[in-house]
Amino acid sequence: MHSPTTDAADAAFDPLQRERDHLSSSRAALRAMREDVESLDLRDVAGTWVSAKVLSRQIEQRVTALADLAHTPLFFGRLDYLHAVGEELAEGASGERFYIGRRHVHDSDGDPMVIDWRAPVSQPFYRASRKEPMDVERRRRFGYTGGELTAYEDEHLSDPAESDTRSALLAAEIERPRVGPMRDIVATIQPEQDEIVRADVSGTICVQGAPGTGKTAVGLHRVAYLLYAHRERLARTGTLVIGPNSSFLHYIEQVLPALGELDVAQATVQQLVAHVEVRGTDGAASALVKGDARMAEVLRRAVQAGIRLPEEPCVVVRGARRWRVPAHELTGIIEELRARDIRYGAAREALPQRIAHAVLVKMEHGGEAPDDRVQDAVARNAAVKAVVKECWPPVDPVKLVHRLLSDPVFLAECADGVLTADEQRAVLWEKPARSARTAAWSAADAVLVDEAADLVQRTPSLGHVVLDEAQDLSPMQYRAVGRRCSTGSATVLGDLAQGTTPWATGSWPEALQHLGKPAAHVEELTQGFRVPEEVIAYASRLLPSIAPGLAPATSVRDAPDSLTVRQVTGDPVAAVVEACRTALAAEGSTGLIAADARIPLFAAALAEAGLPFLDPGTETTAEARLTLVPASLAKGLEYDYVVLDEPAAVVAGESDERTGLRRLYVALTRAVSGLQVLHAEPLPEQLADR
Ligand SMILES: Nc1ncnc2c1ncn2[C@@H]1O[C@H](COP(=O)(O)OP(=O)(O)OP(=O)(O)O)[C@@H](O)[C@H]1O
Repeated sequence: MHSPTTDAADAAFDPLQRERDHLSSSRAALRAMREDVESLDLRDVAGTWVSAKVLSRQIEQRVTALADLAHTPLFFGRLDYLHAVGEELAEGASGERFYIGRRHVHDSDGDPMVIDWRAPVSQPFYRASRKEPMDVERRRRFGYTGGELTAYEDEHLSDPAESDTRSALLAAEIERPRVGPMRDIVATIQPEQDEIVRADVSGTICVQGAPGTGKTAVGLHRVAYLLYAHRERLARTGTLVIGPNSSFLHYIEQVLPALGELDVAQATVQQLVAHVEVRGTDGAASALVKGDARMAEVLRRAVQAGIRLPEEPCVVVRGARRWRVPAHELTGIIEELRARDIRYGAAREALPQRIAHAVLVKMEHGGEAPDDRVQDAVARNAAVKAVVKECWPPVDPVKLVHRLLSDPVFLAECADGVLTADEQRAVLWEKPARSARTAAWSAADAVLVDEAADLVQRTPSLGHVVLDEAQDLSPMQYRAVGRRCSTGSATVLGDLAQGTTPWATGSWPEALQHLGKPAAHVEELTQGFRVPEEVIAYASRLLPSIAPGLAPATSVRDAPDSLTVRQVTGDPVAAVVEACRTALAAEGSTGLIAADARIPLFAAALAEAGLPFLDPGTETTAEARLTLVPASLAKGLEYDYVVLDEPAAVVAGESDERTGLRRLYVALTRAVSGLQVLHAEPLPEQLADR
């Protein structure tokens, strides 16, 4: 790696100085681009009040996107090609040397100074190798300290004499203390990650990856890439990132804006299906049945249960004449609609037109010549409306599910041959509420309402959905997510070993089937960027018990002494508080992870010890670096140092041992630099001797 030279006389020939000069001129060019946008006079271009509003919002966004963030370097790499790059690949830049950064910057002549990392010409920065240099002569990575360009590192990919070395800059990036929200990894995306990031938008990809292999990071960069490559289409159809809870969403919410993407929605599955207010909880047995894909069939039958076949004819009076559609003909129309693969609501809208059409045919036979307006009028006729009301009644999804979960006879009718008697009992509410409004809806119930709502009216599909921590979803939740990308694509991210719900998925092909994307590719990431080697090896001892088919992750870092496991003989709470104090002596964030039931104990002890702490939903800052994390909320998060209290209590906090060990696996894999495990009770046998 090269460091700055201090010899002023050499400055002109100093390559580092030349790079710094390019940085300053790129910054100036970016400033000019921003000033250009800011100085746009809307009065010249905006016709109406509305278009002025839309335009000014777009301008505001553009100005935000063009901000020069002090601590995010404008470019982080450079590619020197052996030959000039063709225009198509270079996207307007036809040269041999390109600076790669977060966004495109051009000078006053429109010549590019920095190329967006997502442009085709940037791709070799992530993919080129000695084996396949992709016409790259030199790849240069830049190192920054506090916004200053201070170092660079070169690889001459076409030089057979040079051998592979590990990138010191990548190592430094990974070691950088974790304070604040999650950061982007745009400067150091690895080849196997880049393949996922840039995979084609039309297909769904599923990524199985051990803790810290970059699944979340890859998913977020993939959205940013897709928005670049298919901006128009995705801006119209929309993109969404789904995470497990709001602490997690809060942790990741800055990554996309830092990459210049401000328009990506983020939500939990629960927020997606918020048709009812969730006030109740389910026991595991009941949640398991409610989350089972068979419930879709039960709901389909429930929605259709109100359909009646007419016993009377429909008689339409027009002027002096009466037109009669006999009951058997009405039955034929209704049965044909029921057999068709259309939504209940769409069929209900079609029914009056179908009856009217039957009337029209009779009119024609009777010598009249009715036109479309007559058909519409007949469809609105009271007699036709009465048939529709009687035979195809409106369905309110909330009321329907309320009835299904309250009325054993109705449930039995809809679940006959689908759910056993025991399963039906598990689904029924113990104390049914009188109305849908006062019911103690659970999270699983809300998903049932969503399914029913979709049976009545099609849920609009987005262009692309990223589903993180997917292993925890029930089949019914997969269906809820699947209908939100039914005509789009998805990126499904997860780790079977971290599944901690009673319905956690056992296999990706099965999950993808429920999602409605059975043809999706399953990729595996095994190189870990978070957890040091010693720690991941320790945690991986649990794998044979929690996910026997999975290979342990490797780690890009071998940090000696990153793991301490200590049996406490005195006061365990005091020992944990002391361990936090020790961890806080080092730079970066510290997470104290404990079984949920022990959190109040530590909240009190930390307060008494004068150690301020945060909830997992709150961002760490240089002043507040300690977070008290209930084990149930640790998923997806990371801290420089982790103090893990009493593994046995973490395991015991779950309903069965395998889920408990999985929860423990999650807790053991949150540390970047050091993990201290403190226990008074015996450790689970897999971790017992070191
Ligand atoms: N190519 C990379 N360069 C630098 N840092 C990386 C890279 N890939 C991942 N990381 C970092 O590794 C850490 C773990 O990444 P991430 O949270 O995306 O992993 P994950 O697979 O989602 O983990 P988990 O299964 O625990 O949720 C993050 O700090 C992320 O920024």
